[in-house]
Amino acid sequence: MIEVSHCDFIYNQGKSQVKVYDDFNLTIERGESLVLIGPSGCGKSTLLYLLSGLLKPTAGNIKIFSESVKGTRQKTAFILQEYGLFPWLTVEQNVSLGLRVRHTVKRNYKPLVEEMIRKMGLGEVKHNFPSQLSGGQRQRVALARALTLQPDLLLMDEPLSALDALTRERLQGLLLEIWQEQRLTTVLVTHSIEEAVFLGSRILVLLDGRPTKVVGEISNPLVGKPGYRQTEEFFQKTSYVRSLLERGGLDESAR
Ligand SMILES: Nc1ncnc2c1ncn2[C@@H]1O[C@H](COP(=O)(O)OP(=O)(O)OP(=O)(O)O)[C@@H](O)[C@H]1O
Repeated sequence: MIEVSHCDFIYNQGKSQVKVYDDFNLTIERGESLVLIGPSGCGKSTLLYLLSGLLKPTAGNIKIFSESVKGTRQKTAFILQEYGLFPWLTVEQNVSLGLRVRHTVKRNYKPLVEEMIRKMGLGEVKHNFPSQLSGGQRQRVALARALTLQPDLLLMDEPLSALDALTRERLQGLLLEIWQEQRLTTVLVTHSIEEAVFLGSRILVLLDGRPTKVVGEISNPLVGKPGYRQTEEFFQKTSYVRSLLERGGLDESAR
């Protein structure tokens, strides 16, 4: 289980301060696919950074599978908004980078890299550089690199936002497959309501209240079922998330 307990988080901006979280609490079960959705600036990325250990809560505590987060951890993979690929490395080198950086892997890591490249359908472009790839291919490289590290927690910040609709749907399918196959715990940030309902076993709707507020928590047990996108349940969940986001935009007196 992942536990965010009584967390405050403040960004210091010169003399002013931005309090993003105040006494924030959240638990995520192992194997859950949690999606965070909410208006721009409401604190979604900040929460991912806190979970990754790249940012430290100003107060409170975060535990990942019973261990307090003291910094980055090996089993947490984080896919950033801009893919985080190195432009001077080929696809193959980018995918194997994490393994090479972590000296923990003494054995030959090439077969694992090869397998991941094949799984992500990148075989034909493995000697290309990121600038020679489409957005969808870049995203698959970022995923392949994250997954070669065999994480138990995968954090993703709007991983599919730059893609065209069909590529995006294909990669949503791929993410779902990975999540189901590996029973990974994932936390994904998106601005797309459909994507949230398609990928989240639970959806957290956040609102920029300074500090951030949770305005809805929706469990979505049918996620991953074949044909889910075409069901009445899917339609109802997307409508509900939309209504929460819309209501969030009104002030209290208008509710
Ligand atoms: N380094 C920083 N210094 C000061 N304030 C920051 C910093 N990073 C983010 N903020 C502020 O903290 C708040 C939360 O930002 P965050 O990036 O977590 O929001 P978000 O929900 O992920 O937004 P988006 O959907 O646009 O990516 C925003 O008001 C933002 O302006």
